[in-house]
Amino acid sequence: MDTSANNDKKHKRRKFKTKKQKKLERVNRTDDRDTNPRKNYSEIIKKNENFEDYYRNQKIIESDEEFAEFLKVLAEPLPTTFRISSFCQGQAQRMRDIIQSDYIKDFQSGNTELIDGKKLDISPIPWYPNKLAWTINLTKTEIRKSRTINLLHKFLICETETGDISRQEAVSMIPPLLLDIKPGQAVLDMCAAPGSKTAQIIEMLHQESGSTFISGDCKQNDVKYLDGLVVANDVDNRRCYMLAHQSKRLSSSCVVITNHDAANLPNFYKNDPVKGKTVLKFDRVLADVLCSGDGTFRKNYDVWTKWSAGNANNLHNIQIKIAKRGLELLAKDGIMAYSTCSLNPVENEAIVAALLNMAEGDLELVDASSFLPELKCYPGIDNWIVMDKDNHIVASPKEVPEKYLPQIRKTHFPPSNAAELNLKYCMRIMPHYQNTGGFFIALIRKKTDILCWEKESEGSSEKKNDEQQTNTNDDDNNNNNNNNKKSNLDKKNKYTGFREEPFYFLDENDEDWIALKSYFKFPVEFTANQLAHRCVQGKRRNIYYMTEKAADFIRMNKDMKIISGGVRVFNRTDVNHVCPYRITQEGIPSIFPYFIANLESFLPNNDEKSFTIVEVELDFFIELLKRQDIKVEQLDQPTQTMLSEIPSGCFIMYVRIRQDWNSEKSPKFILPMCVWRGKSLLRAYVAKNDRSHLLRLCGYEPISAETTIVKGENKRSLDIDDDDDGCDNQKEFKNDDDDNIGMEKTNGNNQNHSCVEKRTKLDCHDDDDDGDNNGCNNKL
Ligand SMILES: C[S@@+](CC[C@H](N)C(=O)[O-])C[C@H]1O[C@@H](n2cnc3c(N)ncnc32)[C@H](O)[C@@H]1O
Repeated sequence: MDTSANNDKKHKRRKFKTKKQKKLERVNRTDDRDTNPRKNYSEIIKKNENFEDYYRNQKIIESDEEFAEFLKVLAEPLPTTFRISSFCQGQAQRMRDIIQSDYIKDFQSGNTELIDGKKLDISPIPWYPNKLAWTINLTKTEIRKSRTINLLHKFLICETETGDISRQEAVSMIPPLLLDIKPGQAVLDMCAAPGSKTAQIIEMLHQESGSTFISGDCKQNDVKYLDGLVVANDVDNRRCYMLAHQSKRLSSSCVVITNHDAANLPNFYKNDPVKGKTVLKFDRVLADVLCSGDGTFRKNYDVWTKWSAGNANNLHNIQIKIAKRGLELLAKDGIMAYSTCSLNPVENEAIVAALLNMAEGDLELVDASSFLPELKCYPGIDNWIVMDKDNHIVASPKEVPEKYLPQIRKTHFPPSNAAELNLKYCMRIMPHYQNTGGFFIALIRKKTDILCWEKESEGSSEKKNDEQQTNTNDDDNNNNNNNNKKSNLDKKNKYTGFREEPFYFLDENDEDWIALKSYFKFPVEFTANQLAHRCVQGKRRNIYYMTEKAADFIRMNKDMKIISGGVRVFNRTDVNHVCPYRITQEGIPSIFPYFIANLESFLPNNDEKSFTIVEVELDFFIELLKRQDIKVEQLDQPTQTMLSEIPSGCFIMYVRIRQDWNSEKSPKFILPMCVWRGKSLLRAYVAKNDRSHLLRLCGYEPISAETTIVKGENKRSLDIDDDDDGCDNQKEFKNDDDDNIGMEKTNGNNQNHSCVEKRTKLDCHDDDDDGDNNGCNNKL
């Protein structure tokens, strides 16, 4: 072998070894942190002289007493907060009532036990609308340990898994609320993982179509079909799968998850009915950027030791780039929220001021102070000081020490016109105000179609068709790398951690579509081009549904790295049946509005082998949920007769539930479930936690159903859903779902049977096999 080839090989081996070593080191570091995350908690000294010095100098808090209070609260652990999902207002109201009446009534009425010397306090977050977000004055660990709120804990875990509760830090709930997202809008979430704000955005887009479930008596014209789009993006491929988990939990057809560097997002396209292919601009953009995270001291205790003024200085440039690109992708009159979980003006007001000045009047700050009247916050500041990594004040751009020149730029400093920029409209959430983390938000409105800097670099937006995968922490000048280098990078990055199959859309002639259309009797509004699969060869297992906007986005932006999109609505059945697919429970919220105006045409009819929808008595609905499987022969005669008219295969069974359980006159909402009718068996095709959720809404408390949940996999999901600022505490995530990620897997119908305990209101027959009236089927 020639020596140069030998050297080459050696070199490669050496390179590989170094990489391997580096990886090992990284894994060891991560392992240490992950397996022992709390080992040093009590030892951590929650004090950092540089931090104190830095913020004293900023004079954001003027009085010494208040500053002392600020430091005191920062050193206290963060309360636990959660949010009730508001897809369907009826369900949200029921959930809130269940929490109040079944889980916290005792604590609220003064029977509060002391936990580790603390008086238990569970209360609604005052500024969150409709009491749909709550705070518990205990940490996650205290909640886990506490026997007093054991039931509430299990409830939270179960409902988090079903997507009906989201554990989310209070301050993190603010940006989507201020963005005031309306159904039908297109929203870009630039740095979205792990996705707590994305979840809120999704819920806001769903609100109208969710209301369809409320009356259940609507006419065709009243039906609100869901449209709207959330592009949830993150640069970190692994964290994109956290996002995928989040969106699967929420069963939403309007989400597309992309894996790109937000600072260099390419232009997106849409198919305009008149103009054809046009650039897609978003109605709302959320730039919840990476940051130094000193607002998270109360939960990320390692930030105390790692804090340095240099961290924020280093992030300033990438934060500007991401926000700038976000504004370019925003539509005229659209609003972008720029937010960080940092209190540092260099990452906050300095960024906003730089953007406003760059835009030369094309942007304006929105005064959102009245949007959430109960929310207490500081106004943004228009004067701040810059310090270098060694905590030395740098008085002006001219005085930046040479070694910090690449790090500290002119935009780090307050501009001379700072007082004219209305920076007071920015919102600083201070931890000691309402017992939260620290946070910063600015709402920026775009007044023109194209921003002045885009006009200057003529055609620059068009040039961004191809993503520029440059090192985003680099100096601006580095963006002008030579083309060869860039195209190599493009190729390399294109495949790093990205192995997803593209989506293939159905069309009118597709044989699966023909079968689906004839079996499910879809109205004209339901079209083939919103259905897609990801199967290159062989039989498709899953078919996904997307809103028009989401489907259009995927079709028109084929070069994007798309991790997942839409919701799985049909799953291939292995039985020989007139329609090869069954509807999925998670698909029902998307599909049901297409049936709702015409429910009577789906009534059981033995002559027609087509899809059936039946309203049933609450008792029967509950019984099936409790047992999951019921032998038809065990049912009473009228029910058997009704079932005999339903063809074998899947159908939807639904009940109408009062929003207010205690009021006969309360409006009702529809609660549908997917059921399989076999020859002799009836089966609820609903996963375990979803069954618990449905039972709760029906007035049953499935207590023992959750006793096993803290063990095993489901515990993981609670951790994932917990708010994560993404600053330094990335969590391990293994995607084992059969969602629309990657090559399709067979659908493991993972429905472990569980016992349910009858707790309230309903009179139910004891006709299950074990005869003990607890709905526990020992056979499974
Ligand atoms: C503060 S976290 C976002 C939290 C998220 N918005 C939420 O509410 O769950 C910041 C995220 O930005 C991502 N990120 C960092 N640099 C990025 C970049 N250049 N482009 C896109 N995402 C980036 C990180 O991976 C991290 O997930």
